Amino acid sequence: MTPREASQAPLEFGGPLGVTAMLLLLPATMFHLLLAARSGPARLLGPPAYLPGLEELWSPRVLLLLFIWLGLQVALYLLPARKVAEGLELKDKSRLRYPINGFQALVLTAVLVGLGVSAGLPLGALPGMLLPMAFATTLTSFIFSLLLYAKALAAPVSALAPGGNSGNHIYDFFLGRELNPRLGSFDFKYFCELRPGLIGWVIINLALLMQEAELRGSPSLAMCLVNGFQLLYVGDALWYEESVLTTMDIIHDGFGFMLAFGDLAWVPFTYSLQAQFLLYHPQPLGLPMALLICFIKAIGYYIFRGANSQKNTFRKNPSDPSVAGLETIPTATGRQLLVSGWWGMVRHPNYLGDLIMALAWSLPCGISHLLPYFYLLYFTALLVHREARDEQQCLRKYGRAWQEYCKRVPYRILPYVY
Ligand SMILES: NC(=O)C1=CN([C@@H]2O[C@H](COP(=O)(O)OP(=O)(O)OC[C@H]3O[C@@H](n4cnc5c(N)ncnc54)[C@H](OP(=O)(O)O)[C@@H]3O)[C@@H](O)[C@H]2O)C=CC1
Ligand SMILES: CC(C)CCC[C@@H](C)[C@H]1CC=C2C3=C(CC[C@@]21C)[C@@]1(C)CC[C@H](O)C(C)(C)[C@@H]1CC3
Repeated sequence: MTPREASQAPLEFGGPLGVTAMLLLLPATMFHLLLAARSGPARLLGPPAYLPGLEELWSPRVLLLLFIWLGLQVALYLLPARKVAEGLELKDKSRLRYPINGFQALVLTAVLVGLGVSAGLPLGALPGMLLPMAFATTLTSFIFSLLLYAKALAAPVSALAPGGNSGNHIYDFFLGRELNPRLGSFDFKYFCELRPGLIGWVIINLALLMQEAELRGSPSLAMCLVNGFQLLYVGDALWYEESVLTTMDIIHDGFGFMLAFGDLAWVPFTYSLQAQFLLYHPQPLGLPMALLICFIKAIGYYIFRGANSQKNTFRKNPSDPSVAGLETIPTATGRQLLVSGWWGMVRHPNYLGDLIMALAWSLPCGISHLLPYFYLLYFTALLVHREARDEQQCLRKYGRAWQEYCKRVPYRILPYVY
C-alpha cells in the first residue's frame, strides 16, 4: 500500500508493538488455560505443569475433523434462510444482505449430533482432543488470516475497514484490512462471528458433560448449570442474530487475525474453561446456592436482553410503541440517542448484564480456584477497552450530542462506580 492509501485512523491496541505481543500472547494464553484446567493445581498464574510436545499437539485426523466441522457449518449457513436482513449503509452507499438462519443451524447441529451419539459417535472423546483441536484451529486461523490479508490487497479502497490500513503489515494483518470480505454472497466475518466457534463452544461443553457422566455416573449440578447458562447465551445470540449486524465487529472492525482467531479458536477453547475445570475438579454445589446462582444469571440476562433489544428496536423503528415514549437527544446525523430506559441508567447497560452473567458462569465452580474466574477477568478488561473504543467512535460521530449524553448519563458500565 502506498503511504497515500494508508488510513490516518489512530492506532489501537498499542500499535504494531502491542499487536505483535497479542499475536503471541493470545494463543499462548489459550494453551496455558487448556493445560491448567486439566492439571491438579489448576493454577491461573504461574507456569504450566508441563509443555506438550509436537506429537501431542499435531494430529492430521483432528485437522480433518475440524474441516468436517467447518464444512458442516458452511453447508448449514447456505441452507435457505427464513429471512434475509440488510446491514447498515456502507461507504459506497450500498447495503449487504445477510441470511438469518443461525438458530436453525444450532438446532440442526443439535439434531445431527444427537443422531450421531445415538449411532455410537464417541462425543465423550472430544475433551481428550482439545489440545490438538485448539492447535489445528490456531494454525487454520493464522493461514486463513494470511489469505484474508492477501485478498484485501485487491479490494477497492471503499471496501477497506477504517482501522486496519495503517501501512504496517503486522498491525493490518492483526486488525484486518477488509471490512466485509466475501466470496460471492458468502460473508466470512458474519459466518465466523456466530457459527463454528459459538456452536462449537456448546458442543465442547456438552462433550465435557457427557465425559463427566461417564466418569462419575451422572453429570454434576455445577456442570449442568454451566452448560445450561452458556447454551442460553449462545441460543440467544443466534435467536437475535440480526442484531449482530450493528455491533462494532461488523460495522467498524476489519476481518483479520484478531477476529478470525477470536471467533474460531479463542471462543470455543477458552469460553468452555469452566466446564473443562469442572471435569477435572468436581465441585460440590447445594440446591440453595444453585438457586442463588440462577437468580444472578436471570438478573444479568434480564439487563443484557432488555438493553440490547431496546436499542435494536429503537434503531430499527424509533416510533415502535415499546420505545416511542423514551426520552432522546437529537444528533446532527439525524439519529437520536436514548437518555431514558436502560440507556439512561448507564452508557453501556448491555455490558453490565453480560458481566453479571459471566459471574454466574463462574460461581458454580466454587471459590477454591481463580482459574474458572478467568473469563470474568478477561471479559471485564475486554469490555472496559471496548467501551473506550466505542466512546471515541461515538464522540467522532455525534460530537456535542454525545458530550451532552455523557453529562446526562455520567456512568459508563456500573452505576455510581464506573
Ligand atoms: N461475550 C463476548 O465475548 C462479547 C460480548 N459482547 C456483547 O455484544 C453486545 C454488543 O456490544 P457492542 O457491539 O460492543 O456495542 P453496543 O451494542 O453497546 O453498541 C454500541 C453502539 O450503540 C449505539 N448507542 C450507544 N449509546 C446509545 C444510546 N444511548 N442510544 C442509542 N444508541 C446508542 C452507538 O451506535 P449507533 O449510534 O451508530 O447505533 C454505539 O456505537 C453487548 O451486549 C456486549 O456485551 C461484546 C464483545 C464480546
Ligand atoms: C481474543 C481477542 C482479545 C479479542 C477477540 C474478541 C472476540 C472473541 C469477541 C469480539 C466480539 C465478540 C462478540 C461475541 C463473541 C466474542 C467476540 C467474537 C458475541 C457473538 C457473543 C454472543 C453475544 O450475544 C453477541 C452480542 C452476539 C456477541 C457479539 C460480539
